[in-house]
Amino acid sequence: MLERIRSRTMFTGYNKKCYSCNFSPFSSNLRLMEHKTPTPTTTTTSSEWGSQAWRQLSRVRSSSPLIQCITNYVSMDLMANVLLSSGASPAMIHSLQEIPDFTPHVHALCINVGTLTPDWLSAIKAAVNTVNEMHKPWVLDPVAAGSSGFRFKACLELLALGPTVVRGNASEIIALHNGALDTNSRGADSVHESTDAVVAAKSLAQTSGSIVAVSGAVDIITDGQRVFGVHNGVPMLQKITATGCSVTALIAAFVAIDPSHPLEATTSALSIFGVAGEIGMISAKGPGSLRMHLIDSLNTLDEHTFLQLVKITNL
Ligand SMILES: Nc1ncnc2c1ncn2[C@@H]1O[C@H](COP(=O)(O)OP(=O)(O)O)[C@@H](O)[C@H]1O
Ligand SMILES: Cc1ncsc1CCOP(=O)(O)O
Ligand SMILES: [Mg+2]
Repeated sequence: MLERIRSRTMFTGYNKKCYSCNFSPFSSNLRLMEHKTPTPTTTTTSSEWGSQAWRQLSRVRSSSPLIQCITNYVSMDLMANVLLSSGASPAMIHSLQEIPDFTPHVHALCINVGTLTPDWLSAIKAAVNTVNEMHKPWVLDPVAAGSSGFRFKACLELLALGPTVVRGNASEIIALHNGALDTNSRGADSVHESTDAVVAAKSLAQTSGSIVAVSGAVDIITDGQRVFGVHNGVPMLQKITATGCSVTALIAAFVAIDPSHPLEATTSALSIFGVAGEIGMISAKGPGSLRMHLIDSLNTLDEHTFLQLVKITNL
């Protein structure tokens, strides 16, 4: 199985120098917009990207970043389990009253509008303002962004607050880019392929200053200039609710341990999740058991297996 899906590809654009810097995971002088700094172009192999992703997962496992998740009712369980099995500490704390005490201590914030209400939006904005003031990273999942005016306006307001990373499916990213409600919306599910959203993702990254990731058969990650593709995962991940929400939380954990390199951290998180899905699929009989095996795979994933399966390209 591993032999069948193993591959190696070449690509350009990764700034090797940045990654070799002596970064302290939880230093206080994090700069949210640091990915905008021009970087020299070097040639890097997919295996170097794989090694980078593995090092970042190892740092998540060893430093166990605290990730506050203000997410929807559907995803809380899977999201917390994905974070735990990856080595991070999840905290599903969303009350406005708790934010002044708790949010200053987190290493990253994961914001998800899946079951948004006006009360939750107030709490989300308070939490975002807190981490922004402290220059800590935060990640936005614009679930079903184009499905209603309230949700769409909220997503635009949150985008304006400068998320480090926005991760959505293709329909969500296209709706945000178009600046209009999606009349064909199927709620949380995408009606587009991720590759349909490359132009939208690049443009959204340029206008927002955020890293933009579009999940799908190929995960697309861009800072508005460089575009990378993660060719891992299995189609059945779409049949488990909250896998998208959960990979967004995993991105938050990776950005927490490497906030100066959100493009690389996002690519790494998506590749780790995708590979865990592929390994989980070997034992799964359907979506229910894939959910269980996905969590197990994240927990037990080893370097050798990961490096055999990871596939990241320059798009
Ligand atoms: N056709 C596919 N093949 C492989 N992996 C996929 C496919 N579709 C989605 N995934 C993976 O499933 C996870 C959730 O993505 P997606 O279903 O696009 O998000 P959402 O649930 O927000 O719509 C991601 O890790 C993505 O890479
Ligand atoms: C089905 C659903 N409805 C509101 S939030 C939610 C979960 C969406 O999760 P994901 O975007 O990861 O599929
Ligand atoms: Mg989603």
